[in-house]
Amino acid sequence: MNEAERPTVLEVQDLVVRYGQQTAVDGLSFSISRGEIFGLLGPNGAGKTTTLSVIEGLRKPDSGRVVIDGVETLHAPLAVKAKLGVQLQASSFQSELTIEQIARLYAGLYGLSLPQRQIRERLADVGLQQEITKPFKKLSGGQQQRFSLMVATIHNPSILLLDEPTAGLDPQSRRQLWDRIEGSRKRGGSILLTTHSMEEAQAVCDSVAIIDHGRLQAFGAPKDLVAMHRDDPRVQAVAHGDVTLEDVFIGLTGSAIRD
Ligand SMILES: Nc1ncnc2c1ncn2[C@@H]1O[C@H](COP(=O)(O)OP(=O)(O)OP(=O)(O)O)[C@@H](O)[C@H]1O
Repeated sequence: MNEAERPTVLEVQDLVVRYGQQTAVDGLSFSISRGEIFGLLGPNGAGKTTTLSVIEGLRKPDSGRVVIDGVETLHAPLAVKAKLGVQLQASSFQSELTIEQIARLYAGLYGLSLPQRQIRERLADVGLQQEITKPFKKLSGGQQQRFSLMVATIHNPSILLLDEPTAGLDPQSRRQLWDRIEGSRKRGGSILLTTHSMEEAQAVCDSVAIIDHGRLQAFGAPKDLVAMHRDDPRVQAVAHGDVTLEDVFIGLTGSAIRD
């Protein structure tokens, strides 16, 4: 199947979200195809987390809509939740339980009764076969991160949402995580992630949206964005040598530090 024929998994249409007087997301639209790794990029305060919280159904937008696998989130919130994989923070897990118990608990929450053999296979997939009798709190940071990724995908979601998945990981754990993400894409999974590393986005994302002040600044494959904006004087002013996605990002969103 070539890229043009891939079905759309997630569509964000004219999304507007306000906090009181402040407009955090201001008419944002983008779409993600099946099997695509998509990066939602933007400086601090650009509106990424707010957009994710609407996609997850945690916040109602002031206007606009989100459609996942053809289903509008506001119309069928439960059906949509089953299509989404969301990586939980370590603090969300019951840290006294063994990881096998936690995995079974989450499978149950999605209405799956996975036999012990399958749960063990899933844990082995993320290299945790030696740890199945350990309580969550005894895992290392990298192991906890792998476990939470496994739990997020236990119900084979249509799209996996990852908010800064590599923040705080050492280079080895980060590489491993990308290998797993690539593996998931090869099996047809779609991923929406946020990252502040433009190098990472350029290396792993099929397409990215650069947003600022809640508005779309650029959308497309990293190499196409570089080609499209390399002669922009704002990009030229910040580039050193070959233009990178980071140069495009800083050129389009400005050099001022955000809080
Ligand atoms: N609960 C809230 N109440 C009021 N304002 C908020 C709230 N959450 C976010 N904001 C504001 O909305 C804007 C967008 O914030 P958001 O957290 O979505 O940005 P972000 O791109 O995820 O930033 P970061 O990279 O720092 O996580 C910011 O100006 C922020 O201060």
